Amino acid sequence: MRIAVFGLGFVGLTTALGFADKGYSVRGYDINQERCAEIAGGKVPFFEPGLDDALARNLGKTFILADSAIDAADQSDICFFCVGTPGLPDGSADLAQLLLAIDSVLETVSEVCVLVVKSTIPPGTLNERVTPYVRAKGAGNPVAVNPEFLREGKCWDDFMNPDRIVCGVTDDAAKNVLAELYKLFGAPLHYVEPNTAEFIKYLSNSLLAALISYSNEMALLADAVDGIETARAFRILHEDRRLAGAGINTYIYPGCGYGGYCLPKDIAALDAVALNRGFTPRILEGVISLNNEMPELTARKIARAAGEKTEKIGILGLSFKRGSDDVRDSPAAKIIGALVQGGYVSIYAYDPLAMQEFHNTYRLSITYCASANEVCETCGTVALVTAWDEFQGIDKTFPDTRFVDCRYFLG
Ligand SMILES: NC(=O)c1ccc[n+]([C@@H]2O[C@H](COP(=O)([O-])OP(=O)(O)OC[C@H]3O[C@@H](n4cnc5c(N)ncnc54)[C@H](O)[C@@H]3O)[C@@H](O)[C@H]2O)c1
Ligand SMILES: O=c1ccn([C@@H]2O[C@H](COP(=O)(O)OP(=O)(O)O[C@H]3O[C@H](CO)[C@@H](O)[C@H](O)[C@H]3O)[C@@H](O)[C@H]2O)c(=O)[nH]1
Repeated sequence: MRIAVFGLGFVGLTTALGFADKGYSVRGYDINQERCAEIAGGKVPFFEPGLDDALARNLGKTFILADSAIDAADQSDICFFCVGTPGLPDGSADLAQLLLAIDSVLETVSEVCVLVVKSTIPPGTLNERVTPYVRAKGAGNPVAVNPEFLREGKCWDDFMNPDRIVCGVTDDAAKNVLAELYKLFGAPLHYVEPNTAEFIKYLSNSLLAALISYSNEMALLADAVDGIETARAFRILHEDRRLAGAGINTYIYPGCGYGGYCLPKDIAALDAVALNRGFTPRILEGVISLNNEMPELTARKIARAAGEKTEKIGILGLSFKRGSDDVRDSPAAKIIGALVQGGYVSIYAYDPLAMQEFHNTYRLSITYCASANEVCETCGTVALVTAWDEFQGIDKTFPDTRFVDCRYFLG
Protein backbone atom coordinates (compact mmCIF):
# COMPACT_ATOMS: atom_id res chain seq x y z
CA MET A 1 0.00 0.00 0.00
CA ARG A 2 1.34 3.42 -0.90
CA ILE A 3 0.52 6.28 1.46
CA ALA A 4 0.77 10.04 0.97
CA VAL A 5 0.76 12.44 3.92
CA PHE A 6 0.09 16.17 3.51
CA GLY A 7 1.26 18.48 6.29
CA LEU A 8 4.31 17.37 8.26
CA GLY A 9 3.67 19.01 11.62
CA PHE A 10 3.11 17.19 14.91
CA VAL A 11 0.33 15.01 13.50
CA GLY A 12 1.51 14.61 9.90
CA LEU A 13 5.14 13.81 10.57
CA THR A 14 4.16 11.36 13.30
CA THR A 15 1.59 9.72 11.01
CA ALA A 16 4.03 9.48 8.12
CA LEU A 17 6.82 8.01 10.25
CA GLY A 18 4.42 5.74 12.13
CA PHE A 19 3.16 4.10 8.96
CA ALA A 20 6.70 4.03 7.52
CA ASP A 21 7.91 2.27 10.67
CA LYS A 22 5.24 -0.37 10.14
CA GLY A 23 6.79 -1.02 6.72
CA TYR A 24 4.40 0.88 4.46
CA SER A 25 5.76 3.04 1.67
CA VAL A 26 5.07 6.66 2.66
CA ARG A 27 5.62 9.91 0.81
CA GLY A 28 5.25 13.11 2.83
CA TYR A 29 4.81 16.67 1.65
CA ASP A 30 4.63 20.01 3.44
CA ILE A 31 3.97 23.35 1.80
CA ASN A 32 6.57 24.89 4.15
CA GLN A 33 9.83 24.38 2.25
CA GLU A 34 11.97 25.24 5.27
CA ARG A 35 10.23 22.50 7.26
CA CYS A 36 10.75 20.02 4.38
CA ALA A 37 14.45 20.89 4.14
CA GLU A 38 14.93 20.33 7.87
CA ILE A 39 13.20 16.96 7.73
CA ALA A 40 15.12 15.97 4.59
CA GLY A 41 18.29 16.76 6.55
CA GLY A 42 17.24 14.29 9.23
CA LYS A 43 16.07 16.88 11.75
CA VAL A 44 12.63 16.92 13.40
CA PRO A 45 11.55 20.61 13.42
CA PHE A 46 10.07 20.47 16.94
CA PHE A 47 10.74 18.66 20.22
CA GLU A 48 9.00 15.30 20.15
CA PRO A 49 10.62 12.27 21.83
CA GLY A 50 10.89 9.22 19.57
CA LEU A 51 10.45 11.06 16.28
CA ASP A 52 14.19 11.66 15.72
CA ASP A 53 14.92 7.95 15.93
CA ALA A 54 11.94 7.09 13.73
CA LEU A 55 13.11 9.62 11.14
CA ALA A 56 16.65 8.22 11.20
CA ARG A 57 15.32 4.67 10.76
CA ASN A 58 12.97 5.43 7.88
CA LEU A 59 14.20 8.48 5.94
CA GLY A 60 15.13 7.54 2.38
CA LYS A 61 13.79 4.01 2.93
CA THR A 62 10.09 3.65 3.69
CA PHE A 63 9.68 7.42 4.21
CA ILE A 64 10.42 9.68 1.26
CA LEU A 65 10.09 13.44 1.27
CA ALA A 66 8.20 14.48 -1.86
CA ASP A 67 9.16 17.56 -3.89
CA SER A 68 5.58 18.57 -4.51
CA ALA A 69 2.01 17.62 -3.63
CA ILE A 70 1.73 15.96 -7.04
CA ASP A 71 4.88 13.94 -6.43
CA ALA A 72 3.49 12.77 -3.06
CA ALA A 73 0.05 11.91 -4.40
CA ASP A 74 1.19 10.13 -7.56
CA GLN A 75 0.24 6.42 -7.45
CA SER A 76 -0.85 6.60 -3.81
CA ASP A 77 -3.64 4.35 -2.53
CA ILE A 78 -4.49 6.62 0.37
CA CYS A 79 -3.86 10.32 1.10
CA PHE A 80 -3.86 11.60 4.70
CA PHE A 81 -4.50 15.31 5.20
CA CYS A 82 -2.85 16.52 8.42
CA VAL A 83 -2.78 20.26 7.80
CA GLY A 84 -3.81 22.95 10.27
CA THR A 85 -7.45 23.78 11.02
CA PRO A 86 -7.03 26.99 13.05
CA GLY A 87 -9.87 29.04 14.49
CA LEU A 88 -11.57 31.90 12.66
CA PRO A 89 -12.51 35.06 14.62
CA ASP A 90 -16.01 33.66 15.30
CA GLY A 91 -14.47 30.46 16.72
CA SER A 92 -15.38 28.23 13.78
CA ALA A 93 -12.71 26.08 12.13
CA ASP A 94 -10.87 27.55 9.17
CA LEU A 95 -10.86 24.87 6.45
CA ALA A 96 -8.76 26.86 3.95
CA GLN A 97 -5.55 24.83 4.42
CA LEU A 98 -7.47 21.57 4.20
CA LEU A 99 -9.40 22.42 1.04
CA LEU A 100 -6.23 23.78 -0.58
CA ALA A 101 -4.31 20.61 0.26
CA ILE A 102 -7.10 18.44 -1.14
CA ASP A 103 -7.24 20.60 -4.25
CA SER A 104 -3.51 20.14 -4.80
CA VAL A 105 -3.89 16.38 -5.32
CA LEU A 106 -7.26 15.92 -7.03
CA GLU A 107 -5.86 16.04 -10.55
CA THR A 108 -3.10 13.58 -9.73
CA VAL A 109 -4.67 10.81 -7.68
CA SER A 110 -6.39 7.84 -9.29
CA GLU A 111 -10.11 7.68 -8.67
CA VAL A 112 -9.76 4.79 -6.22
CA CYS A 113 -7.32 6.61 -3.95
CA VAL A 114 -8.98 7.17 -0.55
CA LEU A 115 -8.85 10.76 0.75
CA VAL A 116 -8.66 10.77 4.55
CA VAL A 117 -8.93 13.87 6.73
CA LYS A 118 -6.82 13.40 9.87
CA SER A 119 -6.92 17.10 10.78
CA THR A 120 -9.49 17.91 13.46
CA ILE A 121 -12.72 19.04 11.78
CA PRO A 122 -16.01 19.87 13.53
CA PRO A 123 -19.07 17.60 13.34
CA GLY A 124 -20.75 17.94 9.97
CA THR A 125 -17.64 19.08 8.10
CA LEU A 126 -16.87 15.99 6.01
CA ASN A 127 -20.44 15.51 4.83
CA GLU A 128 -21.31 19.17 4.39
CA ARG A 129 -18.05 20.76 3.26
CA VAL A 130 -15.30 18.32 2.27
CA THR A 131 -17.16 15.67 0.26
CA PRO A 132 -19.27 18.23 -1.65
CA TYR A 133 -16.03 20.14 -2.39
CA VAL A 134 -14.40 17.01 -3.82
CA ARG A 135 -17.50 16.12 -5.84
CA ALA A 136 -17.83 19.67 -7.17
CA LYS A 137 -14.32 19.27 -8.60
CA GLY A 138 -15.56 16.23 -10.50
CA ALA A 139 -13.70 13.67 -8.35
CA GLY A 140 -15.48 10.52 -7.18
CA ASN A 141 -12.80 9.35 -4.70
CA PRO A 142 -13.84 7.71 -1.43
CA VAL A 143 -13.59 10.31 1.35
CA ALA A 144 -13.18 9.54 5.07
CA VAL A 145 -12.32 11.18 8.37
CA ASN A 146 -9.91 9.60 10.85
CA PRO A 147 -9.43 11.90 13.86
CA GLU A 148 -6.15 11.75 15.72
CA PHE A 149 -5.97 11.67 19.53
CA LEU A 150 -2.22 11.96 20.14
CA ARG A 151 -0.81 14.42 22.67
CA GLU A 152 2.17 16.66 22.04
CA GLY A 153 5.27 15.49 23.85
CA LYS A 154 3.93 11.93 23.51
CA CYS A 155 3.15 11.93 19.77
CA TRP A 156 5.16 8.84 18.93
CA ASP A 157 3.94 6.62 21.77
CA ASP A 158 0.34 7.73 21.39
CA PHE A 159 0.34 7.11 17.63
CA MET A 160 2.07 3.74 17.79
CA ASN A 161 -0.03 2.50 20.76
CA PRO A 162 -3.45 4.09 20.28
CA ASP A 163 -6.30 3.47 22.76
CA ARG A 164 -8.77 3.40 19.88
CA ILE A 165 -8.89 4.17 16.18
CA VAL A 166 -11.95 5.97 14.86
CA CYS A 167 -12.83 6.01 11.15
CA GLY A 168 -15.74 7.98 9.76
CA VAL A 169 -16.64 6.27 6.50
CA THR A 170 -19.57 6.10 4.15
CA ASP A 171 -18.43 3.32 1.81
CA ASP A 172 -16.67 -0.05 1.84
CA ALA A 173 -13.82 1.18 -0.35
CA ALA A 174 -12.58 3.57 2.35
CA LYS A 175 -13.36 1.07 5.11
CA ASN A 176 -11.34 -1.72 3.47
CA VAL A 177 -8.25 0.39 2.87
CA LEU A 178 -8.31 1.76 6.45
CA ALA A 179 -8.85 -1.75 7.86
CA GLU A 180 -5.83 -3.04 5.96
CA LEU A 181 -3.71 -0.11 7.07
CA TYR A 182 -4.58 -0.18 10.76
CA LYS A 183 -4.60 -3.95 11.26
CA LEU A 184 -0.99 -3.76 12.50
CA PHE A 185 -1.84 -1.42 15.38
CA GLY A 186 -3.76 -3.84 17.58
CA ALA A 187 -6.24 -1.22 18.85
CA PRO A 188 -10.05 -1.28 18.77
CA LEU A 189 -11.02 -0.02 15.32
CA HIS A 190 -14.40 1.72 15.09
CA TYR A 191 -16.20 2.47 11.85
CA VAL A 192 -18.86 5.10 12.36
CA GLU A 193 -20.65 7.75 10.35
CA PRO A 194 -18.38 10.75 9.60
CA ASN A 195 -20.43 13.07 11.85
CA THR A 196 -20.00 10.64 14.75
CA ALA A 197 -16.25 10.29 14.12
CA GLU A 198 -15.83 14.07 14.14
CA PHE A 199 -17.99 14.37 17.27
CA ILE A 200 -15.95 11.75 19.16
CA LYS A 201 -12.82 13.90 18.72
CA TYR A 202 -14.60 16.95 20.16
CA LEU A 203 -16.18 14.92 22.95
CA SER A 204 -12.68 14.04 24.05
CA ASN A 205 -11.13 17.50 23.90
CA SER A 206 -14.13 19.26 25.39
CA LEU A 207 -14.18 16.84 28.33
CA LEU A 208 -10.50 17.58 29.02
CA ALA A 209 -11.13 21.33 28.82
CA ALA A 210 -14.22 21.04 31.04
CA LEU A 211 -12.27 19.14 33.70
CA ILE A 212 -9.57 21.80 33.68
CA SER A 213 -12.04 24.71 33.88
CA TYR A 214 -14.01 22.91 36.61
CA SER A 215 -10.77 22.48 38.58
CA ASN A 216 -9.82 26.12 38.06
CA GLU A 217 -13.23 27.29 39.21
CA MET A 218 -13.00 25.14 42.35
CA ALA A 219 -9.53 26.55 43.07
CA LEU A 220 -10.81 30.13 42.70
CA LEU A 221 -13.71 29.29 45.00
CA ALA A 222 -11.26 27.82 47.52
CA ASP A 223 -9.20 31.03 47.36
CA ALA A 224 -12.29 32.92 48.45
CA VAL A 225 -12.51 30.85 51.65
CA ASP A 226 -9.78 31.10 54.26
CA GLY A 227 -7.53 28.17 55.06
CA ILE A 228 -8.15 25.74 52.21
CA GLU A 229 -5.08 23.79 51.07
CA THR A 230 -6.16 23.57 47.45
CA ALA A 231 -3.47 21.28 46.00
CA ARG A 232 -3.85 18.88 48.90
CA ALA A 233 -7.62 18.83 48.52
CA PHE A 234 -7.32 17.86 44.85
CA ARG A 235 -4.77 15.14 45.61
CA ILE A 236 -7.11 13.66 48.19
CA LEU A 237 -9.98 13.87 45.67
CA HIS A 238 -7.83 11.72 43.33
CA GLU A 239 -7.81 8.94 45.94
CA ASP A 240 -11.47 8.22 45.17
CA ARG A 241 -11.32 4.68 43.79
CA ARG A 242 -13.29 5.81 40.75
CA LEU A 243 -10.42 8.13 39.86
CA ALA A 244 -7.33 6.56 41.41
CA GLY A 245 -4.73 5.47 38.87
CA ALA A 246 -6.55 7.04 35.93
CA GLY A 247 -4.41 9.21 33.66
CA ILE A 248 -7.29 11.67 33.57
CA ASN A 249 -6.51 12.85 37.10
CA THR A 250 -3.90 15.30 35.92
CA TYR A 251 -6.68 17.17 34.11
CA ILE A 252 -8.73 17.24 37.32
CA TYR A 253 -6.30 19.68 38.80
CA PRO A 254 -6.08 23.47 38.75
CA GLY A 255 -3.53 25.57 36.90
CA CYS A 256 -3.55 28.80 34.93
CA GLY A 257 -5.89 27.73 32.13
CA TYR A 258 -5.66 25.29 29.27
CA GLY A 259 -3.67 26.22 26.18
CA GLY A 260 -1.82 24.73 23.23
CA TYR A 261 -2.82 24.34 19.63
CA CYS A 262 -5.83 22.10 20.18
CA LEU A 263 -7.98 22.61 23.25
CA PRO A 264 -8.69 26.37 22.90
CA LYS A 265 -9.51 26.31 19.18
CA ASP A 266 -11.41 23.02 19.29
CA ILE A 267 -13.68 24.02 22.16
CA ALA A 268 -14.38 27.33 20.41
CA ALA A 269 -15.16 25.47 17.16
CA LEU A 270 -17.58 23.10 18.89
CA ASP A 271 -19.32 26.07 20.50
CA ALA A 272 -19.57 27.71 17.04
CA VAL A 273 -21.12 24.53 15.59
CA ALA A 274 -23.73 24.51 18.34
CA LEU A 275 -24.55 28.23 18.05
CA ASN A 276 -24.79 28.01 14.25
CA ARG A 277 -27.41 25.31 14.69
CA GLY A 278 -29.41 27.26 17.23
CA PHE A 279 -28.26 25.50 20.39
CA THR A 280 -26.48 27.40 23.17
CA PRO A 281 -24.19 25.03 25.10
CA ARG A 282 -24.20 26.39 28.65
CA ILE A 283 -21.40 24.27 30.10
CA LEU A 284 -19.11 24.71 27.09
CA GLU A 285 -19.56 28.48 27.17
CA GLY A 286 -18.73 28.51 30.88
CA VAL A 287 -15.62 26.41 30.20
CA ILE A 288 -14.49 28.91 27.55
CA SER A 289 -15.26 32.08 29.47
CA LEU A 290 -13.48 30.92 32.63
CA ASN A 291 -10.48 29.85 30.58
CA ASN A 292 -10.37 33.22 28.83
CA GLU A 293 -10.27 34.91 32.24
CA MET A 294 -7.57 32.69 33.74
CA PRO A 295 -4.49 34.58 32.45
CA GLU A 296 -5.80 37.90 33.78
CA LEU A 297 -6.77 36.34 37.13
CA THR A 298 -3.35 34.69 37.33
CA ALA A 299 -1.57 37.94 36.48
CA ARG A 300 -3.51 39.69 39.27
CA LYS A 301 -2.41 37.02 41.74
CA ILE A 302 1.22 37.55 40.69
CA ALA A 303 0.82 41.34 40.91
CA ARG A 304 -0.64 41.04 44.42
CA ALA A 305 2.44 39.06 45.48
CA ALA A 306 4.83 41.46 43.75
CA GLY A 307 3.34 44.74 44.99
CA GLU A 308 5.37 47.68 43.61
CA LYS A 309 5.41 48.00 39.80
CA THR A 310 9.20 48.30 39.95
CA GLU A 311 9.44 44.76 41.31
CA LYS A 312 11.32 42.31 39.05
CA ILE A 313 9.02 39.43 38.18
CA GLY A 314 10.31 36.01 37.18
CA ILE A 315 8.41 33.59 34.96
CA LEU A 316 9.34 29.90 35.09
CA GLY A 317 8.05 28.06 32.01
CA LEU A 318 6.88 29.44 28.67
CA SER A 319 5.63 26.42 26.72
CA PHE A 320 1.92 25.59 26.99
CA LYS A 321 2.69 22.49 29.05
CA ARG A 322 5.69 20.61 30.35
CA GLY A 323 7.42 18.19 27.99
CA SER A 324 6.71 20.28 24.90
CA ASP A 325 8.38 23.22 23.15
CA ASP A 326 5.08 24.33 21.61
CA VAL A 327 4.14 27.87 22.61
CA ARG A 328 0.92 28.19 20.60
CA ASP A 329 -1.78 29.66 22.84
CA SER A 330 0.52 29.32 25.83
CA PRO A 331 -0.95 30.84 29.02
CA ALA A 332 2.54 32.29 29.69
CA ALA A 333 2.21 34.77 26.82
CA LYS A 334 -1.15 36.08 28.04
CA ILE A 335 -0.02 36.27 31.67
CA ILE A 336 3.10 38.23 30.72
CA GLY A 337 0.96 40.45 28.46
CA ALA A 338 -1.40 41.20 31.37
CA LEU A 339 1.51 41.94 33.72
CA VAL A 340 3.07 44.36 31.24
CA GLN A 341 -0.34 45.97 30.70
CA GLY A 342 -0.57 46.36 34.49
CA GLY A 343 2.73 48.27 34.55
CA TYR A 344 5.21 45.51 35.43
CA VAL A 345 7.95 45.91 32.86
CA SER A 346 10.91 44.10 34.46
CA ILE A 347 10.15 40.51 33.53
CA TYR A 348 12.72 37.72 33.49
CA ALA A 349 11.87 34.33 32.06
CA TYR A 350 13.30 30.86 31.62
CA ASP A 351 12.08 27.69 29.92
CA PRO A 352 14.18 24.57 29.36
CA LEU A 353 13.04 24.15 25.71
CA ALA A 354 10.79 26.90 24.46
CA MET A 355 12.62 30.25 24.87
CA GLN A 356 13.64 30.74 21.24
CA GLU A 357 10.24 29.72 19.90
CA PHE A 358 8.49 31.91 22.48
CA HIS A 359 10.62 34.90 21.51
CA ASN A 360 10.07 34.32 17.77
CA THR A 361 6.32 33.96 18.25
CA TYR A 362 5.48 36.73 20.69
CA ARG A 363 8.35 39.28 20.49
CA LEU A 364 7.67 40.43 24.07
CA SER A 365 10.24 42.71 25.65
CA ILE A 366 11.32 40.43 28.46
CA THR A 367 14.75 39.23 29.53
CA TYR A 368 15.52 35.58 28.92
CA CYS A 369 17.69 33.87 31.54
CA ALA A 370 20.04 30.91 31.16
CA SER A 371 18.51 28.97 34.06
CA ALA A 372 15.71 28.86 36.61
CA ASN A 373 18.28 29.71 39.27
CA GLU A 374 19.21 32.90 37.42
CA VAL A 375 15.55 33.94 37.39
CA CYS A 376 15.26 33.34 41.12
CA GLU A 377 18.54 35.12 41.88
CA THR A 378 17.32 38.15 39.89
CA CYS A 379 13.68 38.46 40.93
CA GLY A 380 11.92 38.99 44.25
CA THR A 381 8.71 37.43 42.93
CA VAL A 382 8.72 34.34 40.74
CA ALA A 383 5.67 32.76 39.08
CA LEU A 384 5.78 29.09 38.14
CA VAL A 385 3.71 28.98 34.95
CA THR A 386 4.69 25.65 33.35
CA ALA A 387 5.24 22.62 35.59
CA TRP A 388 8.58 21.39 34.26
CA ASP A 389 9.99 18.67 36.53
CA GLU A 390 13.24 20.59 36.97
CA PHE A 391 11.34 23.37 38.81
CA GLN A 392 10.29 21.00 41.58
CA GLY A 393 11.83 22.07 44.89
CA ILE A 394 13.08 25.45 43.62
CA ASP A 395 11.13 27.21 46.41
CA LYS A 396 13.29 25.30 48.92
CA THR A 397 16.49 26.43 47.15
CA PHE A 398 15.35 30.08 47.29
CA PRO A 399 13.49 30.42 50.60
CA ASP A 400 13.53 34.24 50.48
CA THR A 401 11.87 34.48 47.07
CA ARG A 402 8.08 34.98 46.87
CA PHE A 403 6.78 32.13 44.68
CA VAL A 404 3.40 32.21 43.00
CA ASP A 405 2.70 28.60 42.13
CA CYS A 406 0.31 28.98 39.20
CA ARG A 407 0.29 25.18 38.62
CA TYR A 408 -0.13 24.07 42.26
CA PHE A 409 3.06 22.13 41.67
CA LEU A 410 5.61 23.11 44.33
CA GLY A 411 5.71 21.52 47.73
N1 LIG B 1 -0.90 18.95 17.69
C1 LIG B 1 -1.64 18.00 18.23
O1 LIG B 1 -1.40 17.54 19.35
C2 LIG B 1 -2.81 17.44 17.48
C3 LIG B 1 -3.37 16.23 17.89
C4 LIG B 1 -4.48 15.72 17.22
C5 LIG B 1 -5.03 16.42 16.16
N2 LIG B 1 -4.48 17.60 15.77
C6 LIG B 1 -5.05 18.28 14.60
O2 LIG B 1 -4.25 17.92 13.47
C7 LIG B 1 -4.13 19.03 12.58
C8 LIG B 1 -2.67 19.40 12.42
O3 LIG B 1 -2.15 19.79 13.67
P1 LIG B 1 -0.57 19.93 13.90
O4 LIG B 1 -0.38 20.25 15.33
O5 LIG B 1 0.14 18.79 13.30
O6 LIG B 1 -0.29 21.25 13.03
P2 LIG B 1 1.10 21.83 12.58
O7 LIG B 1 0.92 23.30 12.46
O8 LIG B 1 2.20 21.30 13.44
O9 LIG B 1 1.30 21.20 11.11
C9 LIG B 1 0.48 21.48 10.03
C10 LIG B 1 1.37 21.47 8.79
O10 LIG B 1 0.57 21.54 7.61
C11 LIG B 1 1.33 22.24 6.62
N3 LIG B 1 0.45 22.63 5.52
C12 LIG B 1 -0.47 23.63 5.48
N4 LIG B 1 -1.07 23.64 4.26
C13 LIG B 1 -0.53 22.63 3.53
C14 LIG B 1 -0.74 22.12 2.22
N5 LIG B 1 -1.63 22.68 1.40
N6 LIG B 1 -0.01 21.08 1.81
C15 LIG B 1 0.90 20.50 2.61
N7 LIG B 1 1.16 20.94 3.87
C16 LIG B 1 0.45 21.98 4.32
C17 LIG B 1 1.93 23.38 7.43
O11 LIG B 1 3.02 23.97 6.73
C18 LIG B 1 2.33 22.68 8.72
O12 LIG B 1 3.68 22.23 8.67
C19 LIG B 1 -5.01 20.11 13.17
O13 LIG B 1 -6.29 19.99 12.63
C20 LIG B 1 -5.03 19.78 14.65
O14 LIG B 1 -6.18 20.29 15.29
C21 LIG B 1 -3.37 18.12 16.39
O1 LIG C 1 -2.21 16.53 32.81
C1 LIG C 1 -2.48 17.58 32.23
C2 LIG C 1 -2.24 17.72 30.88
C3 LIG C 1 -2.55 18.92 30.30
N1 LIG C 1 -3.02 19.93 31.03
C4 LIG C 1 -3.28 21.18 30.37
O2 LIG C 1 -4.21 20.91 29.35
C5 LIG C 1 -3.86 21.57 28.19
C6 LIG C 1 -3.77 20.60 27.07
O3 LIG C 1 -2.78 19.61 27.35
P1 LIG C 1 -2.72 18.25 26.56
O4 LIG C 1 -4.05 17.62 26.58
O5 LIG C 1 -1.60 17.42 27.05
O6 LIG C 1 -2.35 18.89 25.16
P2 LIG C 1 -2.29 18.49 23.65
O7 LIG C 1 -0.98 17.87 23.33
O8 LIG C 1 -2.72 19.73 22.91
O9 LIG C 1 -3.39 17.32 23.45
C7 LIG C 1 -4.80 17.57 23.46
O10 LIG C 1 -5.22 17.99 22.19
C8 LIG C 1 -4.87 17.07 21.13
C9 LIG C 1 -5.25 17.74 19.83
O11 LIG C 1 -6.61 17.64 19.55
C10 LIG C 1 -5.57 15.75 21.38
O12 LIG C 1 -5.23 14.85 20.32
C11 LIG C 1 -5.15 15.19 22.72
O13 LIG C 1 -5.84 13.98 23.00
C12 LIG C 1 -5.48 16.23 23.80
O14 LIG C 1 -5.01 15.76 25.06
C13 LIG C 1 -2.58 22.31 28.48
O15 LIG C 1 -2.86 23.66 28.72
C14 LIG C 1 -2.03 21.66 29.69
O16 LIG C 1 -1.30 22.52 30.51
C15 LIG C 1 -3.27 19.81 32.36
O17 LIG C 1 -3.71 20.74 32.99
N2 LIG C 1 -2.98 18.63 32.95
